Amino acid sequence: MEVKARAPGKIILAGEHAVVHGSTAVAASLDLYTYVSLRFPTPSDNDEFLRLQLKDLALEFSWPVARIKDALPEAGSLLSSKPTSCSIETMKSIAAQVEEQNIPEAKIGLASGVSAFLWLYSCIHGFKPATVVITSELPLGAGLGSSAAFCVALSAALLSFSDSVSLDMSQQGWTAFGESELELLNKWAFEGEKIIHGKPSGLDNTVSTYGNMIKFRSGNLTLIQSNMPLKMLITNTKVGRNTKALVAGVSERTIRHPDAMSLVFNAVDSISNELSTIIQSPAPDELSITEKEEKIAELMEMNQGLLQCMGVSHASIETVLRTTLKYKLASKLTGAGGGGCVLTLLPTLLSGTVVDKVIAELESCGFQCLIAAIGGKGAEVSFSGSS
Ligand SMILES: Nc1ncnc2c1ncn2[C@@H]1O[C@H](COP(=O)(O)OP(=O)(O)O)[C@@H](O)[C@H]1O
Ligand SMILES: C[C@@](O)(CCOP(=O)(O)O)CC(=O)O
Ligand SMILES: [Mg+2]
Repeated sequence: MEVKARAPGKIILAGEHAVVHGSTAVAASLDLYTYVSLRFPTPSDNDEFLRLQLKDLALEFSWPVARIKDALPEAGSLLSSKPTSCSIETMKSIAAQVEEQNIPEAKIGLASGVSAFLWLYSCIHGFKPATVVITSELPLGAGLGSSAAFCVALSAALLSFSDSVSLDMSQQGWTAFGESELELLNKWAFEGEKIIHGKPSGLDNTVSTYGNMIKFRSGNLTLIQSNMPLKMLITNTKVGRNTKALVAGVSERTIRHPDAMSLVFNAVDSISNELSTIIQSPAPDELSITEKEEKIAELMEMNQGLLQCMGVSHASIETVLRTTLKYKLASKLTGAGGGGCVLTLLPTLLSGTVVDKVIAELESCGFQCLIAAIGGKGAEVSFSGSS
C-alpha cells in the first residue's frame, strides 16, 4: 500500500511579514502542488533504510534507521497525536545527519527542508524503514509557499499511515481529511515550517492545509467567501532568497525602531481587513466590480509601500512594479520578498492584448510569468496498491 499526498502553494494578497508580528493577513491557495508519496518496505525487501528522493532536483538521501535511532532517541517516544517542537539540541543532531549527505553547495538551502523531513518522519513513524518521494510544481524559495506545501504534504502522507488518523483507504482518488485531522495536520506542518523559517506566523501552512481564501491573525483563521472574480498575474523575478533571513531582518528592524514599525504593522492590519471586506461584500451592492478592483489595486500599492518600509523589497521587484505601472496596473510582492514573486491585479475589463503585452515586457526582462487559479483545494491524500 502506498499513500500519495498533495498540498498547494499560496499567494499572500496582503499582510506578509506583518502577520509574524500579530497583524491580519489575507492569503489564497494556488492550483500548484507539492506531492509526497510514502511506502514502507515489506519484510522480504530486507531494507533497513529511510530513503528520501527529491525527484525534480534529482537528489536522493538515505539513512540506516539504526543511525536515526541513535541520533534522535527521543523521537521514538513521541506521539503522532501530539505535535512536538524540535529542541535546539536535537536540531544539532539532525543537522549532523543532513551534513553527512553532502548536499551540493548550489542546493544547500535544501538542508533545512531535509532537516524538517527527518524531524517529522521520526516523530510520526519512529525508526521504521520507508521510501518517501517528493515532487513539486512550485518554484522553491520564490514566495509561493513551497516550504509550507512541503511540510503539509509530508505531514499528510505520514499521518495517513499513523494511529492518529483514520481514513477509508479503499476510497478512489483524492480524499480530504476531516476537521479534527486537518487541525492535527496543520500543527505538525507548523513544526516543520519552524525548522525551515525560524519564526513562521503559521499563515502559509494553514492556507496550504485548508485551501480556499483565508484571513489569518495570531494563529486563527477565518474562511473568506469571495464575491468577485480575482485574477492575478504572478511574476517570478527568479532572484533567489531565503524566508528565514528576511523574517529575521524585519524583526531586527523592529527592535531598532519599535514605535515606527508598530505603526507600519497596524497600517498593514487595516489594509488586510479592508481588503477582506471588499472581497466578501455581496455581489451587486453599491460598489461595481470595477470600483472594487480600483480599491484593491490601491490597497496593494499601499501594502507594497509598507513592505518597502520593512526593508523586504528588491531592485528586481521594483522593476516589475515600474513595468506594470506603465500599463496602469498595480502590483505588490508576495511572500517574503527580497526577490521571489510579485502579484499584479488583472482587472476583469482589461483586454487580453494588454495582458499579453505586459507579460511579453516582463519576460523580456528575464522574469517568468504565470496566471494560476486561486482559492482551490487544500491538502488531500490518495491510496494505491493492496494492503
Ligand atoms: N520540494 C521540496 N523538497 C525539499 N525541500 C523543499 C521543497 N520545497 C521547499 N523546500 C524547503 O523550503 C525552502 C524554501 O522555503 P522558503 O525560503 O520559505 O521559500 P518558499 O516557501 O516561498 O518557497 C527550500 O530551501 C527547502 O529547504
Ligand atoms: C514573510 C511571511 O509572512 C511569509 C513567507 O512566505 P514564503 O515562505 O516566502 O512563501 C512569513 C510568515 O508568515 O511566516
Ligand atoms: Mg516558505
